[in-house]
Amino acid sequence: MTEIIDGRALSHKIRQQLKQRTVLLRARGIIPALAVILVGSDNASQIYVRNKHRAAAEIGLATQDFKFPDTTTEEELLELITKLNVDPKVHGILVQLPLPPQINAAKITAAINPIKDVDGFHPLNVGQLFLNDPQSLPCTPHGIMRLLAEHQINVAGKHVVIVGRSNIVGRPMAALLLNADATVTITHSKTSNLRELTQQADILIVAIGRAEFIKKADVKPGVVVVDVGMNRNAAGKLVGDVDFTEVEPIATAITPVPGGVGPMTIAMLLEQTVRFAERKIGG
Ligand SMILES: Nc1nc(=O)c2c([nH]1)NC[C@@H]1CN(c3ccc(C(=O)N[C@@H](CCC(=O)O)C(=O)O)cc3)C=[N+]21
Ligand SMILES: [Mg+2]
Repeated sequence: MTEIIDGRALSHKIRQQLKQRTVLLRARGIIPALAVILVGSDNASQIYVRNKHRAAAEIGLATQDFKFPDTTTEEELLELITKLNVDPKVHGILVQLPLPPQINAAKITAAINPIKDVDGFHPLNVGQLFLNDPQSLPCTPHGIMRLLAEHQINVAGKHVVIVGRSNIVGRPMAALLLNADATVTITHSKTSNLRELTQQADILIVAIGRAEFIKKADVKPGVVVVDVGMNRNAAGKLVGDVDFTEVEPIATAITPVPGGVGPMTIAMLLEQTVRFAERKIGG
């Protein structure tokens, strides 16, 4: 029997714990707060914004929304970030990606105060993660590590193959796994012998953004599969980067879409914001 890795259940459990931590914070006069900057109207970003606001409200975490049109300039965003960086009421800042083409995303990310960088995307935080001294963890890879741990899937010594090399998932995922003693292969859209490599995976993590891209023939029986994809198929249904129907029967464990990685990204975002807010209590 294949184990279905339930991200909704673990996310729920984590959010219950977070609720208690926000109560303690509020008793000390601290309202944990997350500022969210959204530019334009990216689809995945809309889902993310909607779901995280609901989850934040439930646990007693305040959110401040800053919505900008597609035509916004870099200067306008930098001006807001500069203010939020020094606002003592704001513990976390998140700029939704992707940003429109006229805006230099790297410049915006680097402008965020690293101690408020809840995404862990600031170059300082990226560097510290790669040096195995993480201060802020990227939410999606962190959520995946927690899912694996919850299901007693030990990564040490295992061959983990990642499909995708984005700054948001693939690269930080590799660093986290390496820090946990996994053997890591990063593959991507230009990898020539992709199937040969995915077939070698003990654990396969897919974040390539192509609907149902990974098929039965791409994996070895007994594999553990983590699907980070969020795509709409022709019928308008939300599907992952893995063909679940084909791959599930031969896997040991697999994350569904929806209900797998997505809810964990949100749980980790909330947890990190709460941790940042707690940090302000006398060090
Ligand atoms: N700075 C930044 N950080 C991000 O982490 C980031 C981002 N920008 N931009 C957009 C993507 C996308 N993303 C999602 C997270 C959770 C769900 C999610 O809640 N998914 C649920 C629900 C799906 C549904 O409601 O239909 C699930 O998979 O079960 C979706 C999408 C974070 N991203
Ligand atoms: Mg999911």
